[in-house]
Amino acid sequence: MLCLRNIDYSKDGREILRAVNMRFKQGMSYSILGPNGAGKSTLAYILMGVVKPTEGKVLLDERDITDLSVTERAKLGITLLWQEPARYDGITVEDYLTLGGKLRPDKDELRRVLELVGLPYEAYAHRFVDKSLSGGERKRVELASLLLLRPRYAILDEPDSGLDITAGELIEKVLNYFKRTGTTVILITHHEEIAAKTDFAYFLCAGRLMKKGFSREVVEYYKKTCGRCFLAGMMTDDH
Ligand SMILES: Nc1ncnc2c1ncn2[C@@H]1O[C@H](COP(=O)(O)OP(=O)(O)OP(=O)(O)O)[C@@H](O)[C@H]1O
Repeated sequence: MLCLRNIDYSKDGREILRAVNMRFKQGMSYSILGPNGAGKSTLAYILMGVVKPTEGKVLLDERDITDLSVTERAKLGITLLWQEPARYDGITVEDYLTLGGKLRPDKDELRRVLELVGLPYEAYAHRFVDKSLSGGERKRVELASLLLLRPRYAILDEPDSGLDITAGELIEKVLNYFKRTGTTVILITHHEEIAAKTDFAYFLCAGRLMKKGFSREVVEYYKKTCGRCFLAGMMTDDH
């Protein structure tokens, strides 16, 4: 189990997260839902080791991993789908997906995963992972890479950003795939319809945890309160 225990984070004297506790059980899917500026990406970076909390701990199976680097955490199976996908000049989609990881997928699996993310093998396997692919296509390649890796924890930071109207359907397929591989998904979003697709959700507002529980319940609460709560008002004044 991956846990955030009493996480505080401040930057330049400004409090960004306060006393955040979260638990992510193996094989379950979770959303971290909240408005712009709530601190969701900062939490993802703390889970991944990009940002170190000011106070509190990150625990993996009771082991304190707060001081471990991104690479060390990746070796433990914690991975992140970045909001902005990377580009690799001169590398084809097929090479990128088959040469990098520990697991070498066979051609059938590669075809299946490319199909799943909406990039048919014939049309995309030999394209280059450079700026000739659109932002949405690169994001789909990154998703395919994460699916083939089968990590223990997949943190998806706004996986629907830059994707078209098929994003909801794609996220559902990704969640089903990860359910089968036993991967825990932590999905960062401010869209309630995306959050509703995971098993559980945490609602974050102005750096504080406001509600946790089954996704549908948390989403209902979010729709009723977000933008009208005292904390959201505070945050707007801040910006
Ligand atoms: N390096 C930084 N220096 C100063 N403030 C920062 C820094 N990084 C984040 N913040 C602030 O922390 C708050 C939380 O940012 P964060 O990106 O985590 O929010 P978010 O919930 O992911 O927002 P969004 O949905 O807009 O992506 C914001 O008010 C942001 O301006």
